Amino acid sequence: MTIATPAGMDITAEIKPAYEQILTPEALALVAQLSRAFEPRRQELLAARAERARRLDAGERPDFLPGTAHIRDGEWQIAPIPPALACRRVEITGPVERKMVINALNSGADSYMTDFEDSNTPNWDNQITGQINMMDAVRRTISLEQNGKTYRLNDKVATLVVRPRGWHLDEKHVLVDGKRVSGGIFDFALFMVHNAKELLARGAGPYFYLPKMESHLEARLWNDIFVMTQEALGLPRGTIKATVLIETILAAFEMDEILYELREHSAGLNAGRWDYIFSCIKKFKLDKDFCLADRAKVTMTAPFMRAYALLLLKTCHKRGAPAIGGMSALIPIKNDPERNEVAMGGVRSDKARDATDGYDGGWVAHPGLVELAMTEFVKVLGDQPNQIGKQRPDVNVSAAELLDFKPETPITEAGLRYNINVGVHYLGAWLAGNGCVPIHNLMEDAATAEISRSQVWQWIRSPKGVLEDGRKVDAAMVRAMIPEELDKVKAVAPNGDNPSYARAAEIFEQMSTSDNFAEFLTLPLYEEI
Ligand SMILES: CC(=O)SCCNC(=O)CCNC(=O)[C@H](O)C(C)(C)COP(=O)(O)OP(=O)(O)OC[C@H]1O[C@@H](n2cnc3c(N)ncnc32)[C@H](O)[C@@H]1OP(=O)(O)O
Ligand SMILES: O=CC(=O)O
Ligand SMILES: [Mg+2]
Repeated sequence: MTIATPAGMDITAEIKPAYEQILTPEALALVAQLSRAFEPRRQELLAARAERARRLDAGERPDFLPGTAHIRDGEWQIAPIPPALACRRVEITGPVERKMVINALNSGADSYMTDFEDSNTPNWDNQITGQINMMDAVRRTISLEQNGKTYRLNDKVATLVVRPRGWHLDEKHVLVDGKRVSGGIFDFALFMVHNAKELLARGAGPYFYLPKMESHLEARLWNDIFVMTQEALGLPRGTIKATVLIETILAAFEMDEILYELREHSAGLNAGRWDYIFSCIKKFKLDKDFCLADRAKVTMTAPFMRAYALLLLKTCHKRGAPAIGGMSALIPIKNDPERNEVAMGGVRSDKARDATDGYDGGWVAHPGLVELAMTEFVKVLGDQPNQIGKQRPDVNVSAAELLDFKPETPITEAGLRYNINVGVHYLGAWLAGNGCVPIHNLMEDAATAEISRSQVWQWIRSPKGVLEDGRKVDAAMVRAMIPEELDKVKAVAPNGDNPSYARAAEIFEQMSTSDNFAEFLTLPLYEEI
């Protein structure tokens, strides 16, 4: 079907009848307004990222910014947190798929981050049906009949928080004045028009998670978008609240500045550990001295990860802002109680460490983890909704500590094969429309898969990319392993005969052996869907 679009806007994808409720004149007008106002700045900021990357490739090292020392040294706090966001001990996350939205809202978690980003393939149908799911969830009319089961919302549900796409992603099906719009602006604007007032009437508000930013100027762009949107919709300034994921190494040097830019709209920071590790690899991929060990060895207790986690916590609480912990990739293991108990122990200790450090809450990947994560936070918080009052003057993190990238060993054949296997499996699932999958009993999404594919790229090129048996990782070795790992993937993936896995193997080979490092794996993949 066709719909009326604002002057200068074209939609190139199929508009199914149900999509009309989302692609309304008011919603599309806001997309067009925000795109015209802010697309040039998004492009400038992306160009600034590329320029910074060139300098890092040439050997520059990041440091805290001299020009913003007054912000780091100043005494200021973010605006008060609304009651609906005061208690976030456990936040469940997941793609915007209808059944999962209902299950997550009912999971017993305090809040729920619904995800248009890392755990979602951003094909047109997922984006628009995701928005339909949001509209129905906010109005509490969402329901589903599947496999003989009826899904509907409980009386008490988690507070909804939405993660739009990052600045790097376009929405290629919507053009304004002939140019693709930003995926993030598209997701945000549609959600705001359809749900902001409804959420406020129900005692919450429009709450967001902002992914993958690299600087406070990128946060300023979001803040300006919030201000314009609130004006356009007649909402008081400061209505929107957003938690920023600190998930790039460069943002770790600008945490105060990011909170400051968003201070009217801030709901704190989150330690997005998986993209953070990926960002470290990406930004220092050409540094001959930098090479991380097998992915499984790079944990939250690695020195650079510990420094980042503690700095985030200290920074947030100093500014009256919530500090939310990231996600352990461990998920429940079915039909193997012993291994399941080990996995649950891993989640427990992850949450216990965050709670004891002073974090106000943390993410879980699966409803089966809510209760045990809650237990760990309640052990520390008691009946307090958060521990924002807990200051950490004992924490003093230097630039050198943020850049202390260890462990470097071991790098093993098993670790290399694991990365190839996960990369091919995840890319194949993503191309088939599923952006979050269990692989080897771990949650895998775009961020975790990025670590796998960027390690393979780097191990081929780094002089330190040597297996513990002495063999240098090279392109021929990786090329030989890819078909072997593809066979294994096809044997275990539920839709293993889908041609997307063979295509994924081709793309994985191209990405890991080509001299060019793809900025994000989702960029070439997006052109295929
Ligand atoms: C790095 C980052 O960005 S982290 C944030 C992004 N990642 C995520 O959000 C992870 C989301 N998690 C998931 O997608 C899934 O849990 C997976 C893919 C990891 C595992 O999926 P599965 O193996 O299919 O889970 P499993 O079979 O155990 O699911 C059991 C039930 O729980 C539901 N479920 C599982 N995870 C979730 C979730 N995160 N939210 C809501 N419901 C969920 C399933 O829908 C299923 O429901 P049903 O019994 O009504 O059919
Ligand atoms: O988005 C979260 C992450 O760890 O990446
Ligand atoms: Mg991420």
